[in-house]
Amino acid sequence: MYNTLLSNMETKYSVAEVCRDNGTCHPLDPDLQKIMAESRDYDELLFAWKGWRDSAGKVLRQDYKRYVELANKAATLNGHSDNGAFWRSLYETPTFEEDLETLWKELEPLYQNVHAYVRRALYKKYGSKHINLKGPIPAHLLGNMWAQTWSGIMDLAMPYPHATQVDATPAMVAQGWNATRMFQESDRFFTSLGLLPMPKEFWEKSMLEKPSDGRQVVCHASAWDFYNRKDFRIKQCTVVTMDDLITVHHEMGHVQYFLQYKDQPVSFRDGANPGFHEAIGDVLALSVSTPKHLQSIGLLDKVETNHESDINFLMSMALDKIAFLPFGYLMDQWRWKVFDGRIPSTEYNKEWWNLRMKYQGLCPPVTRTEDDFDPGAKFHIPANVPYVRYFVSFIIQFQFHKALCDAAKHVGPLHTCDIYKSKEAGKLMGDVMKLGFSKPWPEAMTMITGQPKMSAQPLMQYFQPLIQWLEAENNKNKDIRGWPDYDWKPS
Ligand SMILES: C=C(C[SeH])C(=O)N1CCC[C@H]1C(=O)O
Ligand SMILES: [Zn+2]
Repeated sequence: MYNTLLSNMETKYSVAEVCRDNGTCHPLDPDLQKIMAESRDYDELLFAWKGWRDSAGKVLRQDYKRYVELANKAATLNGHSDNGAFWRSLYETPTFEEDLETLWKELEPLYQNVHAYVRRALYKKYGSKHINLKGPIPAHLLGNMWAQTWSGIMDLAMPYPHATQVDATPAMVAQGWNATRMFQESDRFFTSLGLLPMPKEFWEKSMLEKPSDGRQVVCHASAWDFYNRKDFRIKQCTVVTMDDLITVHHEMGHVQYFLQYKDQPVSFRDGANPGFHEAIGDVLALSVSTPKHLQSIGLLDKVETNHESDINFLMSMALDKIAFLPFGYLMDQWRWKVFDGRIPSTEYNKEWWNLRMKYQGLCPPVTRTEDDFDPGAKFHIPANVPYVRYFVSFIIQFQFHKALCDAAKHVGPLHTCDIYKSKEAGKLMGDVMKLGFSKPWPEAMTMITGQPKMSAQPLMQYFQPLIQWLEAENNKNKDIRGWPDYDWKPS
């Protein structure tokens, strides 16, 4: 019953598509994702945004309500008060929720500065009809179907258009990169650190591109450990973009972890905590994303080391890493409240948008009701994949990056560090990954960073030049931080 319900929800999500009046239908990958990232037409974006929620979210509401009941029943039979309590128990941290709130409070001012700056950029593009400089931002204008990362609108938010560009996509396309090349590039980076190469079974059995034979697949990227110490795979509908090159490293980080702990007993073949598993690939991607590294692999030609180029680069990183934080935090706040009954099914959508407003400063571009089920339009909800792991990952990956850059004897600002070829950095990572789930994660954290706690300090250090620039820029524009006109509605 439970598994049938889960597979039905994931299937409904994966076959959903949005059709135009002329009969053309668009799946999420690659069509709607491309529209959300590249279209600058308010109504075209609204077509994709609303269409996706009508076809993928709405239809899941009843299934989800039933799933919650079953998941809670299973959790209570296992001695937990509800499924959210079970999910949180994986972190083995009594103060977990307080620690997360403390981290968010530390980072909220930085997010509000990015939000204010991007709101000003969107105001310039879409005008006062669609953007209120004291209000929330309509959720379909941020370059992503869920407004969870905003690098899709970097062209609108570029601080210095005449300084170094940071998008490697044009070069990847011009040079004829394909999915395999992207994964080989990532494998090269891992082995340059002395970490393990992908085994031949990986290359033979992974699905690195969306099948063209009409097979309906779950396109959301995923990494698979078959727990036989031989078979490890990735399934990804890879497209040739910089964004997907980052996702390639993210997924390869999962497989590297699988390989490193494969000799542990099966119950220890997992990350030190779920956030660790999500962070490994992203740590390497922080080095790969540097203009210096992209130039070294031929994906950027002109690279200048000056203040304006630095700010351009840090803005592109902030549009992913800072923009993501409130989304990474709110996803399971909604689910924890659904599981413990604070959000009844009659308020699923109202409470979803209350959280989207509170944390992200977003509003829906069109009226939402309880006929809608917008949380269901995000993969991890129908797929039953917990999400606070990504919030944890986006914090600890900067702690790991700082520690590995120290091990690699990096000199200079943290955001310019590239650990490529550092065997010392690789050994530090490999030793922690070999532990798997065999030691409490604070011990693993101490092995890497010399102290046992999650900390926002390395992230703040990485973005320090941008924090100063944003303060000055928002003050110059007399832009307020936050969205006091929270009941404003876009026309
Ligand atoms: C790439 C994966 C598979 Se583990 C993913 O779901 N991520 C990676 C970052 C956040 C989250 C998302 O896409 O919502
Ligand atoms: Zn992942």
